[in-house]
Amino acid sequence: MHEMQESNSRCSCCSECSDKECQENAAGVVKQVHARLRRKFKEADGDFERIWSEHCEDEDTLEEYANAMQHLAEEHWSKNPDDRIAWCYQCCIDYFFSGGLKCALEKDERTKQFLTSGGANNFTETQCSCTADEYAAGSGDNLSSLSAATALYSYNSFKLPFTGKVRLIDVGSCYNPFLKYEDFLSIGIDISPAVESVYKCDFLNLQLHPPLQLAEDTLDTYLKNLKNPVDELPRESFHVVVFSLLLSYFPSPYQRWICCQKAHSLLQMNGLLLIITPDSSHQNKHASMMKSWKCAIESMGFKRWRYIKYMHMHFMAFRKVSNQQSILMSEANPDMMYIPQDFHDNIEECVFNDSFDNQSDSDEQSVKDFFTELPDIQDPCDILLYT
Ligand SMILES: C[S@@+](CC[C@H](N)C(=O)[O-])C[C@H]1O[C@@H](n2cnc3c(N)ncnc32)[C@H](O)[C@@H]1O
Repeated sequence: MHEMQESNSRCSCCSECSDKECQENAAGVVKQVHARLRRKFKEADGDFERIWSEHCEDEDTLEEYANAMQHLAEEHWSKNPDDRIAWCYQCCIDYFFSGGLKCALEKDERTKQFLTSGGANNFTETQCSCTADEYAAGSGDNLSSLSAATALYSYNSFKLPFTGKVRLIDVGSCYNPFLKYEDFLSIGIDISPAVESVYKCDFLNLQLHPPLQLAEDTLDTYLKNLKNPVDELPRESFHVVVFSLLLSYFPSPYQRWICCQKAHSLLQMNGLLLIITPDSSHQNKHASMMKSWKCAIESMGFKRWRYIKYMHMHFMAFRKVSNQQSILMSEANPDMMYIPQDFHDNIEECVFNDSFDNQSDSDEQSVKDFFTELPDIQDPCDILLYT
């Protein structure tokens, strides 16, 4: 795919192709692949497996898609206001290293006490009294005393305070954007990797094995030595699973549902599932869709920890809170993982059109605000809810 010249107005591959045209071409490739796959599913008359395996075998199309997606992300979205990779990174730091998980566990404990002690009368808001600043910084008297208390806890195989690297699997990684973070042991998988460091793997058909009974560093070594392609992985091996722009790639709600269930199996208890999904409309327009996803995903044994809608995307973090499906499961079903494109053929995927390099000063300010502003919350353990 085209490399950009310094002027940023022309691609280096040809003198006729402008920056804008180059982006439009790449976006066109991506949107066409999505649209074609959706159309084939609609015409498939139920034979979804055949359509999916034909799609995975179409190497030329997948390679073209991988190059286009990498190009869009690395060249045209470099000042992306909804910087999904930075958001995921910050989420993990807040959760594992700056008190997020600890606060969530304290909150669970208070809820349990509240439920067993039989009433709202005994429950006050004073128990989690760290401020938002202390929470974000991982400091403050309240947090250090909480830290001492939680240092004794062991949750499955990871303990607080968290040490070592965060084991993260990026599903649909394409160009391995998390590799640059030293805090992570990052495994990227994709049906069509754009770079060598990403393993070839179809997550929908990934086989799951019983969990390995290994020490943390031995598990790290095991994951660092995976063989390419990856066809199988042990359950409960990861602290974080990332689905960045993955779920909307799939033409059916059932595939999105299966992916979330697999993520649940791969995560250790208290691990995080991070989901970023595109939506350029006003934040309330698809609020009911996001509610539906929340309900479906929580039914699998997750609890939503953080949520924000920004200009082009929804960002969600779910914490694995149970090995079992919740009682809600009886009411949840795969259709709840719907997206607007499931019902309407002509919906524009605007996120692939917009040039984030040409944003105005006020857009740039919103980008900064996105990473620096916390909502005015009393309890910093609460999820960020902007809708
Ligand atoms: C829209 S791209 C997103 C790329 C990257 N995660 C990002 O945020 O820029 C979706 C990616 O998911 C990959 N993908 C789709 N289905 C997959 C599957 N079943 N298993 C693994 N990767 C898959 C595609 O090949 C593609 O690279």
